[in-house]
Amino acid sequence: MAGLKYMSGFGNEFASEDPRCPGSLPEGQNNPQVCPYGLYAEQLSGSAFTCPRSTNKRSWLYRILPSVRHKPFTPMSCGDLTENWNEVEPDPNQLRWKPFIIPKSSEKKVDFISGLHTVCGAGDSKSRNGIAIHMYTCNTSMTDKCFQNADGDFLIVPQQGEILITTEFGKMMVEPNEICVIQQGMRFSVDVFGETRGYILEVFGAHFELPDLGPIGANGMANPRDFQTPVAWYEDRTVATGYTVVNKYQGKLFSCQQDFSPFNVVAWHGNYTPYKYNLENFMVINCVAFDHADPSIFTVLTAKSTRPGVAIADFVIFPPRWGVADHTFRPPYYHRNCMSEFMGLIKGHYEAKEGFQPGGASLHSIMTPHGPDVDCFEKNSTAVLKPERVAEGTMAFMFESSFSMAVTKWGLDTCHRLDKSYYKCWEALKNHFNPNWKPN
Ligand SMILES: O=C(O)Cc1cc(O)ccc1O
Ligand SMILES: [Fe+2]
Repeated sequence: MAGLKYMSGFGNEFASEDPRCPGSLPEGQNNPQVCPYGLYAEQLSGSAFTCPRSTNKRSWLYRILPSVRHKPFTPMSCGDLTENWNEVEPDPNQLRWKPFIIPKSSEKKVDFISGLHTVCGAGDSKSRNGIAIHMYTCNTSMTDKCFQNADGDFLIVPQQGEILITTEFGKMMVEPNEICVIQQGMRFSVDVFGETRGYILEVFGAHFELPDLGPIGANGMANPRDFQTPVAWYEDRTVATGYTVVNKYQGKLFSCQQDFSPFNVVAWHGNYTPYKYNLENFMVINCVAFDHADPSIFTVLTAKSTRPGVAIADFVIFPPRWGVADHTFRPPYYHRNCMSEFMGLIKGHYEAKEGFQPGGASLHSIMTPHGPDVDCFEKNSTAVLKPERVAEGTMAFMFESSFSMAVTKWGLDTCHRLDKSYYKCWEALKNHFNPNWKPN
């Protein structure tokens, strides 16, 4: 939607009033006896009250009616959304999925919620530690319906079709090659404009942060000013037929009815907000001499665990860049990792693999060997090493997690998108060993 405004910065103390109601944000206090314009004050806490200042997150919402005015929650169908990591036997194989199917709206109307499918995950929303990876495939906007995730934060990566997200904090338009984060508990509704697909990284029990920059210095990678937070927008809309609030709670969906739109926040302030980021703004740091640097240099956001340097999950991208390394095999190396690597492709072509398609995915589980396919290896072992554009027009990404993820029944079976011949891309790797080799 043209003309949407955003505020710049990551995790700032923001303040925003819908311009239709000047002075709606109380001055000098959070809880006036009577709020301006007869609004209700409601705090949304994103951290324990007692978290240190550096991690303390909360926002104050000034709204026409408080969220508590609703009928009781009752269970509803979860479709392919699950937090059951024991549906199928563990599978340590390299897994690759062809592009996930988007339902045709002429056949079935599917909105963002009914279009959620869990692919893999681990841990537990109850103990507040773990992750889930979902695909969303949908063709219809949510009407008189919003979603809140009590379990964790959603990092949403649109792959096809822009999504207009109306939140309690205002509206965000998020296009493919942008990402957004809707943090725990924030209510939102998704409008789509055709066949729509994307990836979701859900994290239980931690929020996303910008990675530390260490010796890189004060600037670079994802710069804080490029994160965008919506401005306050409200509607004072009675919905006599019922407005549905869907709540993901302990891995299951519940819904309740109320007779008004939840997007009734006239003003808000705080540092707990939804936000979006355009991946084009990522300032790429990479090798300018020799060797292949680890992909942690491409980390956009990290959800830290309590173990120093170990992420619950990192969001890592493989953006267009120059490859200039001398006397180096430039593509990704062969490896086995103590972390799980789930990859997706927003557009273009990933340098290390044929057959990895936009809208598809791969999972290389903990200690499962993987690396370039045979063509990539042969070509890059003999290539003349000139400076070269890498990944032009492409955006691959990785959700890298310290959790050992289980794949769901949908992911392994009922999505019918698993590429059973994936392992063959390495079968023709030749033995080049020459026991008589001499340095020249
Ligand atoms: O497996 C992958 O393709 C992701 C990846 C990329 C890279 O450049 C180095 C290591 C790595 O795991
Ligand atoms: Fe890898």
